[in-house]
Amino acid sequence: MIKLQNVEKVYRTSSIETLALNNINLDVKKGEFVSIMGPSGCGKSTLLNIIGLLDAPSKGQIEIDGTPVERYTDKHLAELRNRKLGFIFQSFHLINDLSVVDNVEIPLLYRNTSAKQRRELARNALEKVGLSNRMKHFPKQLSGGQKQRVAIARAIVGNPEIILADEPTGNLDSAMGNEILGILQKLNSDGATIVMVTHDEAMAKKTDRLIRLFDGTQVS
Ligand SMILES: Nc1ncnc2c1ncn2[C@@H]1O[C@H](COP(=O)(O)OP(=O)(O)OP(=O)(O)O)[C@@H](O)[C@H]1O
Repeated sequence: MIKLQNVEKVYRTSSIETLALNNINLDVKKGEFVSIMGPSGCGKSTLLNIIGLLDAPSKGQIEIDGTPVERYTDKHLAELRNRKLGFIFQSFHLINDLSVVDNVEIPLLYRNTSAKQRRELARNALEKVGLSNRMKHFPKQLSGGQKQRVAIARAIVGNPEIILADEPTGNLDSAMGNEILGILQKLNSDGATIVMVTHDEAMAKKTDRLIRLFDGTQVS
């Protein structure tokens, strides 16, 4: 589904060069739940951003469904990101001035979806994460776990095939973290492919495959 071949990422500033990813080869198969672990600064977020087409590698190749991404136009890539990928971040990234349901509808604003359809899809997504009773609330009225559930609803509202989660439980206590993992596992058993960065070994062990990075290199 997503294949990385000999991927390298170098960050250059005027004074230093950082090799953030070194010769990464990875093939994420449809329906897999993959976790990425490793110490701070080892390149986990960089790898997730490259898998999610948010950042380009310095060297190497990425294929989506067998097609190298350089064959896509910028417009097509933006459409791929919007339709195929859903993102979840550690710090939720909700818009505080928008209600829960309006936050969840955001990815649909870039599509040709009527207001009525948007509301319907957002309600369905919020039902999947058990928050349909909080549609009119605002983010500041929610607990951390609830905010992350809103962020998950926003990630899945457009029915993406792949969910990319960057430490989705990093800001949550273990009970809430387990709840979020349970939601991700349910989405995975319903067909979503998931790649998750985590610092939590116990959570990583519950996924299909664990990739360990050290200093930008894949060590297992
Ligand atoms: N925009 C950037 N410019 C320069 N260097 C960067 C940039 N982004 C990341 N880096 C460097 O690349 C390396 C990998 O960073 P990355 O954020 O991918 O690590 P991480 O494993 O996700 O870390 P953490 O667990 O602390 O979030 C680090 O050494 C970091 O300092």
